[in-house]
Amino acid sequence: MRCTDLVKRYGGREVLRGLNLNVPRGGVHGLLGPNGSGKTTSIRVILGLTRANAGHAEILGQRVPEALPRVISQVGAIVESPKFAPRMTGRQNLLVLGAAIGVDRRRITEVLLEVSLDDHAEIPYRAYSLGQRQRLAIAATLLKRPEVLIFDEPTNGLDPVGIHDIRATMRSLADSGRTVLVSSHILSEIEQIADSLSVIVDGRVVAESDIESFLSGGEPHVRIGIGDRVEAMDVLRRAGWRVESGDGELRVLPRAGGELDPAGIARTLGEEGLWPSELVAQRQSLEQVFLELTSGAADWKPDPEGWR
Ligand SMILES: Nc1ncnc2c1ncn2[C@@H]1O[C@H](COP(=O)(O)OP(=O)(O)OP(=O)(O)O)[C@@H](O)[C@H]1O
Repeated sequence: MRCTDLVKRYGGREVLRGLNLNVPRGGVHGLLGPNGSGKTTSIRVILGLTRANAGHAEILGQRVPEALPRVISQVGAIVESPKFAPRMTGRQNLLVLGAAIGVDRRRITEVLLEVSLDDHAEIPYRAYSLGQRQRLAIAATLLKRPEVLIFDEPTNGLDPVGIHDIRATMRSLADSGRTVLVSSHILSEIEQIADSLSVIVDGRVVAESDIESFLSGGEPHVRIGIGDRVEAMDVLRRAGWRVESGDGELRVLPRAGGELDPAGIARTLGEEGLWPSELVAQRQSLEQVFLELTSGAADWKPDPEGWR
């Protein structure tokens, strides 16, 4: 799935502000963002439930909403709580839904197994726990064998057992080769279930990577764009900095026990006649930034250019 430069306005308010999102095929991709950051709106645009004012979205290489009819059968989504008949059992509810889309009884048994509800298939829906209700909803989306699954905050309101079961279900769906996009405002949740993630803040994706890089790669550092990287690296290392090279830029980490000191880095380079085209201090890890944003501890506005 991909979103390119999505803009969505409600009234005069821009809720998506040039959002770019890339979800790799296969695995669980987390869409992580504070409440109100635009997660649900992005998902609704991807699913063709609402139209963007600008930009476009793609599912399985097809533009939506234009080509949605061609791909919709390969997409399963839970955006709002689905309606099931309370007196009917889980299996009966799925039979009704299955009949509407022409799937047979065997498929109902398969999806009940896939979400581990086979033991509870003959119990009325109204007796299901919240977690079981959520798993029945997932089973319903699986009936048509979708390749892509989209879940908007699927563990909201569940108890620890329910959360565990939903996570396990998402993992096994991804392990069977599907692509799962799951939104959450809780970092630890995404950390536990996702293989990769996009961080969305204020209607924009401000960071996108695999989980490990997100959690470990964000050590505070100074990013430098400079013509002669080899010589700059040499000069900085001789002056005691730890320097890494990659993606056409240098990353300078503080000296042992020291501060970031971007001014000192600029001076060291300048004294050797080396002038950076760009020098940006990233003082917090992405993880810290996200935690501060969500806890409301910081009145801090992200600079997307600074930490992508
Ligand atoms: N139909 C609508 N009309 C007006 N404003 C809307 C509408 N839908 C969403 N918004 C606003 O857009 C912003 C983004 O909402 P969205 O639901 O996409 O965020 P979210 O990241 O999913 O948040 P949450 O975790 O709280 O669900 C919010 O400020 C919300 O109030």
